[in-house]
Amino acid sequence: MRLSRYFLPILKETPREAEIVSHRLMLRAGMIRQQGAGSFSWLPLGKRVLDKVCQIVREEQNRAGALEILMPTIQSADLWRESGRYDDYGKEMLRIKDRHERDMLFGPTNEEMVTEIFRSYVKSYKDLPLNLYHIQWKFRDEVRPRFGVMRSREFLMKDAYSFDLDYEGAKAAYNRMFVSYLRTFTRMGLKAIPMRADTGPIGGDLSHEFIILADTGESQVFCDREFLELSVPGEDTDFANDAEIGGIVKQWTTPYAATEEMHDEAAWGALPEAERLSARGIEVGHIFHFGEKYSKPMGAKVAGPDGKDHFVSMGSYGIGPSRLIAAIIEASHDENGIIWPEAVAPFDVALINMKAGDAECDRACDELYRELSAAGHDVLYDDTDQRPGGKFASADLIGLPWQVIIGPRGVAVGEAEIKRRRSGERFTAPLAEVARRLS
Ligand SMILES: Nc1ncnc2c1ncn2[C@@H]1O[C@H](COS(=O)(=O)NC(=O)[C@@H](N)CS)[C@@H](O)[C@H]1O
Repeated sequence: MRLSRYFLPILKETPREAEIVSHRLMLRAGMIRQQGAGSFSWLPLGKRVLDKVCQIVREEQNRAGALEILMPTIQSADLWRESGRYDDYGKEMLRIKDRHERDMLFGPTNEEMVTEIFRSYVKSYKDLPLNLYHIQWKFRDEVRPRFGVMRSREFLMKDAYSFDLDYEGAKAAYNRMFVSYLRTFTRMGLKAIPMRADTGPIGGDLSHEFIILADTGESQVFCDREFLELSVPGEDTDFANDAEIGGIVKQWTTPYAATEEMHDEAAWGALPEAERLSARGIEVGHIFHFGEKYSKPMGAKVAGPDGKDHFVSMGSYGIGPSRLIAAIIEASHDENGIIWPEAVAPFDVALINMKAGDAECDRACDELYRELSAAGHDVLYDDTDQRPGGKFASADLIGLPWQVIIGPRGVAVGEAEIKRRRSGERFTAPLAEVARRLS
């Protein structure tokens, strides 16, 4: 992509309304634009990151056996009256009336709707287990939206819903999602720690939050340092093997870890001082088992092996892709800007022409652009007539993993300068070798 033809509204100064670094950097890097309280437009650079984050979430949900669907954002209140949540949900729910005066709402979550889909088609335990998920916008009228997309009112969520004959099946489904989450966050360069959590308006009796440790996190968390050493399940994890998956969950739920609401001072006190880690954290995922909480009032049941009807045992599993982008920046930035983990970077390479308009520099850049693209790199080519200092500052701000810098002196000897954004390491390479050196 040529920057001269892109739309990257970089801000020179720091927006004063931004309280935390991720909000500041997302605004300055031209990733988002606030449209109202807790409501944002995703501009081209931000949208590319959001799509990459969603693709990783999707791949790991699919690997765990979940099936992707897409449900509407606007829901009928009638469904929520069946579960009894229409009145309980409170002021966070955005309630709407259509032209026929029917009560509607902008969905904050989809347990009722997905249960309606399930009960309409599935009648036998032979069709279980089933896990349906979607990645869809939600609205929660937060009393105090803040920190940019970290706590917004309209936000993107991957929400998955599992259906099983009984608790044993539902726990196996819960474990598959648990392990899927460990993989998902790791692929984004994040260290997420699963913590026993409160179940809140979603309900149920078993729940874990996945927390990224970050100084600006809204949650106070407590955990055993052992988590920092645990290895994350690999691509060869067999999600069909309940025992293997259960073993991984046991390994990741044995050391102490709890959010403030669930903190147990006695258990914490029993830990050796050196093992205790108390920190602020950002909740990027939250999973719940809630059995028959929705299936019973909504009549979602299957015929069991005994020929009798059984209300299905359910769970729901959420990840916040839009919040995740802020969490990644909180966990990966420096004083010059964002440092994207390669898996979610909007582009791989910032190709910087220090002297746009100079025939030799232009020719070298055009050739490199073609070679790097042909080698599979996504290149953002700064072909603008901005002065070099401004180009370097912008490249550091938007945080692409690599910078390839072309200037008159280097071109004269057939060389480019390469900078690795994360480490700041710089080295020169012959133009013909650049594509190979970016690894
Ligand atoms: N106001 C918000 N802004 C941005 N992300 C949010 C917001 N509220 C929740 N999230 C994200 O959405 C995830 C799931 O939200 S939740 O309430 O915990 N869980 C549910 O809604 C369940 N239905 C899971 S399917 C959270 O872990 C968080 O990453």
